[in-house]
This record gives sequence, C-alpha cells and structure tokens, in this order.
Amino acid sequence: MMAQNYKKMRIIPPSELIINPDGSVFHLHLLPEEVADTIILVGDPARVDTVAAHFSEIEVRKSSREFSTATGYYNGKRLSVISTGIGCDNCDIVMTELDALHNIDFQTRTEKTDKNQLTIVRLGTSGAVQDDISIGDYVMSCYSIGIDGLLNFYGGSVCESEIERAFIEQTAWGERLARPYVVANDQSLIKLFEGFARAGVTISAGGFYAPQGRVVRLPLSQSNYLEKIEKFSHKGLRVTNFEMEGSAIAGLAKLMGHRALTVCAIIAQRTKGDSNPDYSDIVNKLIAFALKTLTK
Ligand SMILES: O=P(O)(O)O[C@H]1O[C@H](CO)[C@@H](O)[C@H]1O
Ligand SMILES: O=c1cc[nH]c(=O)[nH]1
Repeated sequence: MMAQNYKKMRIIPPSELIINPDGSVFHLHLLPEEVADTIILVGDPARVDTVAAHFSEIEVRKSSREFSTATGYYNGKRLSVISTGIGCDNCDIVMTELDALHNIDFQTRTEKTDKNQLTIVRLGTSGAVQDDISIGDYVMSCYSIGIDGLLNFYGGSVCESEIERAFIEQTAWGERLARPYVVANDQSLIKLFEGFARAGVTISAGGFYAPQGRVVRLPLSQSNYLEKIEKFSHKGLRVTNFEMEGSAIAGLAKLMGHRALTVCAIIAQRTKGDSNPDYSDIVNKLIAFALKTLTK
C-alpha cells in the first residue's frame, strides 16, 4: 500500500524524464498530443514517408536524430508512424518516451492514474534461419527472443522462463553473452496478421553481424552458432528469423501494459546464403496490409 501511494505521488525528476524547453519529450521531440494510440514502428527513417504516403491527412511531421514521426489519418483512424533506427537500445528510448507521452502528466511530472493502452506494430526487415522460409515471405513474431540484454535491466516478470531455459540449454549459450529473454507478442494483434504472415519465433540481436552469426572477416566466439539456433526446438517452437528490435518492443510493451507485435519481410535467407537488397515491393505490401488491418 505504502509502495503504491509512493508510486502515485512520485514526482519524476528532470534528470530521469528530460522534457525540452518547448514541452516535447527529449529524443522524440514530440508533444503529448502529437502521438496517436495506434503506432507503427519502423527501423528506417525513410520508411516513415512510405507509410505516411498512404495517409489521407498528415497532422504532425517531426524529425530528431533517427527518430522521425508522422501522425495522420488512414481510413478515418488516427495513426502515428515512428522510426526507431536500428537496435533494442533505441527501442528503450522510443518505448519509454511513447509511454511517457501518454501516461505521464508533463506538467506535474507524475504518473497518470488512468493509463492509455497503446497498440504498437513494428514493420521491419529480417533474415530467415530455416530452409522453408524464403525471401519475400512475411514472419510475425509470436515470441521474441532478446539476445541484446536490454530487458534484463528492468524489474517485473513478463518473460517465458521455460522457453528461455530450453533455448539456453540447447544452444549451450555462451557465458560471456547476455542472457536471452523470451517475450510473447500480443495475441490479439497476431490474429490480425494470420493468413498474411507466417507465425514465428524471432531472435532480436544486438548486432547485424556476429550476433546474427555472420562472418565477414572476424571469427565468431561461439562454435556452430547458427546451426544450434536453427536446430533449437521446444514444444513445436523453432527459431524462424533474426532482426534487431522486436524483443525490446514486446518486452517493454508488456511491462507497461501495451499491445505489441513485430511483423517482418524476409530479405535474407541465411541457410541458403541469399539476400535481396531491393526489397521495397515486399515492404510496401506489408505496409499496405498492416494499415488496412489496423484500421478495420
Ligand atoms: O528494416 P528494419 O526495420 O530497420 O529492421 C531490420 O533491418 C535493420 C538491419 O539491417 C535492423 O533494424 C533490423 O531489425
Ligand atoms: O538478416 C537480416 C536482415 C535484415 N535485418 C536483420 O536484422 N537481419
């Protein structure tokens, strides 16, 4: 009870939540009224324009560092599209600041009593790690496995410990690597993409190269890293793909009480050694489907 009262009364110091002189949140440079409840996250800032090109009206357009935002209307529904840049560390910023914009009173610097639940869908690109998943396929992350370490710094327990243990054991996970955390994505959002995207288990890595088992010039510290990931199997689950943001988005959303899902277009096939760097068509189809299904 004491702890609850303290939480309600707590004034968040300016060092913990930085608000710019114009009243906007530190990194996103957005005012509380400038973000919708339904948010599409993309990695690439240029993809914000691709999504916003579908909007019938654009209300807000802002850009700061890698965080670019457009808020507007599609099918009569207010939506925001925001770029995260690359990596779970950036998503720590985006998710915390989005939640603050909705659930912290910027005048009093206190947590609001009535919380707003956000719907957050990440539309990204990804590399497949199973033979039967091809370039051009779409994979939605039913579970995200974070090997970046971010969620381990937060209190609260939203992780799937049984899957974590199985993954660590079967892959003989290296002691010097961050402990993997596993988070389920939102079931109601998964339903919206059924029939369009394949259900998968996605690893969010803290790098594009060695953390995804890529060797360019430097050797990997872990032996047979990709093979062990490809072979992992637990109660019908297997790892389908790699990307770099979904676990932080799913984990922080769950801790904060929001709904989140990552859906990716496959642009690299790791078991066959192929890639398609010219992927705008498949990403455009993903964007078109997501906009329709989120505004039905
Ligand atoms: O296409 P985006 O959304 O950026 O997603 C993927 O592409 C980037 C790496 O090339 C990482 O951000 C990864 O998650
Ligand atoms: O293989 C890939 C392709 C896109 N994005 C990733 O993070 N990995």
